[in-house]
Amino acid sequence: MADSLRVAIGGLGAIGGHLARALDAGVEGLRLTAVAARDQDKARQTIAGFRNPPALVALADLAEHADVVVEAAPAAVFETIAESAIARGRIFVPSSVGALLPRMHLLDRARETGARIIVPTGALLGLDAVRAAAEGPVTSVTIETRKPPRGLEGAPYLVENGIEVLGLTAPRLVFKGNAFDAARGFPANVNVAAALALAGIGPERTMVEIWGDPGVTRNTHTIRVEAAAARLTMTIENVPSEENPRTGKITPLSILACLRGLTSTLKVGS
Ligand SMILES: NC(=O)C1=CN([C@@H]2O[C@H](COP(=O)(O)OP(=O)(O)OC[C@H]3O[C@@H](n4cnc5c(N)ncnc54)[C@H](OP(=O)(O)O)[C@@H]3O)[C@@H](O)[C@H]2O)C=CC1
Ligand SMILES: O=C([O-])CC(=O)C(=O)O
Repeated sequence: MADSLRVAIGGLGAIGGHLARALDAGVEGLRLTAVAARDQDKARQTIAGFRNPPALVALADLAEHADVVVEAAPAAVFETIAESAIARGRIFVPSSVGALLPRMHLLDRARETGARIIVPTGALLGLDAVRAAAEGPVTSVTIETRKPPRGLEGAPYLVENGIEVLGLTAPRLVFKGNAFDAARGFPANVNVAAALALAGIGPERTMVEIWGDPGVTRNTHTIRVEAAAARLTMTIENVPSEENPRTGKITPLSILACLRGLTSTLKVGS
């Protein structure tokens, strides 16, 4: 275990909580060394049952304790976690990928410090194929997101535009625009669109549709890519997590798979 990668997690909710438990249960080459959360008592209770309880620290101090810092907190505190991880030259793994789009200066800072920013596939699929296609000419990239109305409730764009989704009886297109504006208007909902944009042709050219759909029980994302080398159409239907219906259960699993890829001898997928 001595030369395993030390992992710190900011946030112990649907993503961070699951990931912390999985790491504590034992993952070769990785060990959980620190966590941060808002409710200290709740966090203490959570980690008290761990085999190897990590340190409970402030968000800005996570990077002192780890080689890899996973951000799994609301977008509002993204910067605190990201800046300290990057300043210390760590591997930074963001969940709130939408919050990275307006902060691309962090990449310049990472180049200075030697930090790496590794965006996990998260609640999406197929970013390996999108990245491959984007090595050649790409005509268009779109993503259509359908969520049960309660998974969209409270999004800033809906509030600002007086759009009520909870009473919907039929699917309604609540947003159409580029990934940059989608991430700003739906910071807790379209991290997948931000990740797609970064994998492919950027947030201005990646087009997003968001539907409130009372007919779906899963957070459903369909990607369409038209490229010189290939045409891609892919759909993922995510089971919402109990802790946070906006977040698909696959998300912490994707981050765990991403972390394993940092140390594993065999790595599958680009
Ligand atoms: N990339 C992707 O594909 C996906 C990304 N996401 C994004 O990932 C992020 C996390 O999602 P999720 O786990 O569902 O969120 P949750 O709301 O379930 O958990 C958030 C966690 O952050 C903690 N937190 C909140 N404020 C602070 C603070 N000021 N200081 C320290 N900790 C804080 C909370 O602490 P406490 O428990 O004490 O309140 C909680 O543990 C979100 O931004 C979400 O949009 C979600 C799904 C997919
Ligand atoms: O589908 C999910 O699980 C979450 C989601 O849309 C996102 O965060 O982008």
